[in-house]
Amino acid sequence: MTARDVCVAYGDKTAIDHVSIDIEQDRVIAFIGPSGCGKSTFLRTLNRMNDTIASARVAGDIRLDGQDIYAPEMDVVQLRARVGMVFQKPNPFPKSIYENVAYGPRIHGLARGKAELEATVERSLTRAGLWNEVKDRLSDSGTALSGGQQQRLCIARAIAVDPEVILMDEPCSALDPIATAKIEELIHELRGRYAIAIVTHNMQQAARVSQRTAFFHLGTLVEYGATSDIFTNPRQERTKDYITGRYG
Ligand SMILES: Nc1ncnc2c1ncn2[C@@H]1O[C@H](COP(=O)(O)OP(=O)(O)OP(=O)(O)O)[C@@H](O)[C@H]1O
Repeated sequence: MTARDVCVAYGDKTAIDHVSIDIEQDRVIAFIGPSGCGKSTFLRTLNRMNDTIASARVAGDIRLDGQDIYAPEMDVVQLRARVGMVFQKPNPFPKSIYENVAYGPRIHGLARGKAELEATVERSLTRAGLWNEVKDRLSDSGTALSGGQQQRLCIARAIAVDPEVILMDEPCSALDPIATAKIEELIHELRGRYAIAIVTHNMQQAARVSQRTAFFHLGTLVEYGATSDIFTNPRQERTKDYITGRYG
């Protein structure tokens, strides 16, 4: 996925200013930067979640497999299946665990018949590291799971429609350290299959889970490169100040 010269404004206030970046296959990219620098805004441009905010205006060019995702003919429901999203607060549907995962493949016509749908649900829950914990209670409500399990359910729901990219907006900020470690492990396992972009405030987490890091400040992309370089040998003074905790 490629973004070129992306600008986002809320009314007359610029939130993202000419950002260009590649979201690469088989890699995790972490978006870091102080609060309000535009990380979430930029992440949301990648599957047009900003469409739901009336004052938001997006300019620039964002392509998925060469296709302009803001083109009038782009089907936004399809796009959000190809570019899935996991939010800060786990948000399972108030339905059964099974239905949470089966819903997407069913509405997108991705499973022919019950057996295929069941197989998709099992595969998605397995990939999300949740199958063993829920296989005997698939008809229980998704909202009855623990926070960490709910977040893995949301990841299973995103995976079920076979996305190319998964966007994660601070997916661990509502979780305890054990649930966080499980999500981080999961991100490692999913990396070979999907491109993953993750917004995080936690520098250690960015260093642990990502291979690429993008540092945002005041709506601009200050520096972008291999995570090991950004953390050990940043080229920009502002990046250095942020990662050494001088501000933010
Ligand atoms: N719906 C909105 N309407 C108006 N302004 C907004 C909206 N969402 C974000 N902003 C503004 O856009 C700027 C970037 O916000 P954004 O949430 O993208 O930053 P962030 O880096 O993700 O912050 P945080 O780390 O605190 O979540 C901020 O100045 C914010 O106040």
